[in-house]
Amino acid sequence: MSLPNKPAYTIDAVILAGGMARRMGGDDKGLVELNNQPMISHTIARLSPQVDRIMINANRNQQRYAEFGFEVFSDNDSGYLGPLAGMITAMGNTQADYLLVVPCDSPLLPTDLASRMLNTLLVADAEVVVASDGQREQPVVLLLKPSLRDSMKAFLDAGERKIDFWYAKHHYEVASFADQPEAFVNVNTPEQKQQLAKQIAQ
Ligand SMILES: Nc1nc2c(ncn2[C@@H]2O[C@H](COP(=O)(O)OP(=O)(O)OP(=O)(O)O)[C@@H](O)[C@H]2O)c(=O)[nH]1
Ligand SMILES: [Mg+2]
Repeated sequence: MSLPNKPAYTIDAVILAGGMARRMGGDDKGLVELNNQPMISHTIARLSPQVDRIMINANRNQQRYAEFGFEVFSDNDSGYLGPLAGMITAMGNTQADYLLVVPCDSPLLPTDLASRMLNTLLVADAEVVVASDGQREQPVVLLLKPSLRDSMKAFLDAGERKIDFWYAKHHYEVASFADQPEAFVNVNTPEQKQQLAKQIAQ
């Protein structure tokens, strides 16, 4: 009797949509429309074939976010402490082997993001993998072990906020996506949104 072809590891993803989006004039960035679709739905479309479960982390408009059909939760600490606050809450909300973290404002993420990040992690037996576009690390595009939650909590409790300082404390590896740097285009301002909308429409 052959066993079902189950993947060896489970991966949940969290889409961080919990920021204040000041450069977007305070509009809720995940819900801002890019080519007639909320920005987060582009990210969802990229991620859904890649992971076991998607979670949305939002500190405003939770009911609107729930309409996408995934679990929505806000930061445990609602003081807008930055992306780590969303990550730590997601780490406590997953039973998966690995957690993939992405921002809500990168609508063109790689279609092989999860598999390449996991491969990098397994080959190096790392605890954290950060994506790179070939030039720079993308500090909110991470694959990590949920068991690192205690370490992240200690870091936050010590008043630290910078993600790259946190993952530098662990065995981390960089997964290079130098072959598709445009996949990490990040929409922070109305001008960047307009520019990308034009590009997509071409
Ligand atoms: N959960 C959570 N996510 C955050 C927080 N601050 C930023 N993020 C998320 O982290 C990612 C990267 O942050 P930025 O692109 O700087 O977003 P932002 O802070 O909303 O935007 P600005 O105010 O313009 O800097 C985005 O997906 C944000 O939603 C926070 O306090 N809590
Ligand atoms: Mg951003």
